Amino acid sequence: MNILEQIVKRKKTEVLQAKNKVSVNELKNTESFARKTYSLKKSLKEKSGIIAEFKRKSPSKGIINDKADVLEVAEAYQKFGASGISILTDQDFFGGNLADFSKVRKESSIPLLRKDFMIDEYQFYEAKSIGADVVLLIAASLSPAQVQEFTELSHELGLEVLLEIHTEEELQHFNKNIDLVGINNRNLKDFKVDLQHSVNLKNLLPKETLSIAESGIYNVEDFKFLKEKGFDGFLMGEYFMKNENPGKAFEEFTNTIL
Ligand SMILES: O=P(O)(O)OC[C@@H](O)[C@@H](O)c1c[nH]c2ccccc12
Repeated sequence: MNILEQIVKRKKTEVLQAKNKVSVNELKNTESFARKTYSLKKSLKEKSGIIAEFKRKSPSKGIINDKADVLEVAEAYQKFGASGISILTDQDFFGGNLADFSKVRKESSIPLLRKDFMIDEYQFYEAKSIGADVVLLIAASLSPAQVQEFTELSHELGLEVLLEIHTEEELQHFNKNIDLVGINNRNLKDFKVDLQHSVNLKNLLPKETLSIAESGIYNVEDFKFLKEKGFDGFLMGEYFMKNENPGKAFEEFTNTIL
């Protein structure tokens, strides 16, 4: 089993447990469920284009930062011009949790991406209830029909959809209702990063599609290269999180790209 398959397997158990604890009706009664969401599509154009991520650990890197405070980091990301914040909610593999997300929601007024492995309708209601604006759909772990279904449900809930692809075959998961396409520079099966591969894949998308370069952006050159190639957004985590003060690292990075 590759890592993605292991994560999805574990996720199925987790979702079952969550359903037994909190019903969809209860999720619908939360305060955040009624809020009007922010648009990441809009915010990408108005700000730096960077979606800055909060991530404590990952299967490819192990522990990245287990000390940073999620609220402090999120505040700095917003203050210094992030278009959005991505917050991992997967616990076992990425060290995140739902409470992190809800806390940040209360203090932020920019789009928040719930970063998790979405495999069940329930998780979309959950995402709305913790205050998400955008959800991630990973093509490698879903069928095109599921992507379509989950996109419709997300839109009913007022959530935007970021579809993550990595291979040419996964373009089949794309449909015109999808809000944003993320191209993962990192292969989730062997963790290799290849920016040129992403550029090639991006060029196969319809021109008007908003595209986000994800992962492995480790310096200003990488960023500038991808921007020049026409990406509309840049999802960056480790580069900031590996510092003791990720918010400061973000501030410094934005100063160098302006
Ligand atoms: O930390 P990086 O290399 O900057 O990458 C951020 C983000 O793209 C990465 O965390 C990610 C991309 N796709 C995912 C899917 C699930 C979990 C995590 C991810």
